[in-house]
Amino acid sequence: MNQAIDLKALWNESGVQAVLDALDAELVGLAPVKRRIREIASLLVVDKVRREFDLQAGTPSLHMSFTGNPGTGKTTVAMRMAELLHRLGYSRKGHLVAVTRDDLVGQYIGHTAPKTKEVLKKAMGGVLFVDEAYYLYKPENERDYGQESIEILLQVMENQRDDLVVILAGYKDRMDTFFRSNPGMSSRIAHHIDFPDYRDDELAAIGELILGGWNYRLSPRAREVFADYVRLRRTQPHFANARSVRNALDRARLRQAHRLLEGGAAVDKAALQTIEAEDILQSRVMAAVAQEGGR
Ligand SMILES: Nc1ncnc2c1ncn2[C@@H]1O[C@H](COP(=O)(O)OP(=O)(O)OP(=O)(O)O)[C@@H](O)[C@H]1O
Repeated sequence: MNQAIDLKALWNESGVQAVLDALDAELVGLAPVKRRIREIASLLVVDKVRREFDLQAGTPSLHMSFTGNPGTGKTTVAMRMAELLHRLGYSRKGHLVAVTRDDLVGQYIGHTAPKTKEVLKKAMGGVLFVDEAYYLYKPENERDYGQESIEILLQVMENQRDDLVVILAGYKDRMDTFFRSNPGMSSRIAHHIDFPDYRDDELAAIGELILGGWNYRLSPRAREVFADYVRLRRTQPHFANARSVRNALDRARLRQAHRLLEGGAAVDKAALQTIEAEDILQSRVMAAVAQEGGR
């Protein structure tokens, strides 16, 4: 083949742009992550065209690591990645199988290989997402069965990379240690993508996005209170970025319902949609501050 190919047209036809647009609309911030995903998509589109020109380079290596704190969007991006690979013909099914150590490693001798293979069978043709992947490797225990699972994963990542993409996810520092101790794994990962913590304004915007998706909105005063909430929540234990925001709003929704019912008055559409400041102020996070302020 020798005629020129319109890459942009191909890009548009492939439906990749739709996935990237969805990623943009669904996720606030994460500009560097979105840029990397776009780059990977470009590579795959160009790779497809190169094949049409007989410029073989082997299937690009697509195994990835997603590092970042909890609730920074790793699972959500992995799902979009699976969809993207499917649209571009790099994944037969485009599904995502999310697992942790317990799904891969058995408790007794002889249980790990069948468990890991069962998971791999389910994930074939799609993406295997291993959350907190470093728990697979426990150097303090010489006979830990995790090692067996790692070896099977490594084999499949090498030999069946046309039919399975593996994404290893977890905290950055622990993942770095894991890769240092498992150079075989590290060398099979082509793309390392880091998910930064969200800033306060991003978390507030994430909150509004989540609420909008549920057909709720914050009253102007609630918006101010929610900004305070986000700032405080970050300093408290078990903070999990966007997940903490989602959970907080789930509870605000509960309090709003309770308030509306207790109020006893008839409710209109606006009242049903609106989260008021008091629905957030009653949170434990805010109560702790109120107490401190009173001391
Ligand atoms: N940038 C964002 N904009 C809007 N919503 C977000 C964003 N990041 C995460 N979320 C939402 O927060 C929740 C947690 O995100 P997700 O599960 O993708 O995070 P994670 O990094 O995989 O966390 P974990 O590793 O703890 O499972 C999801 O409901 C997701 O939709």
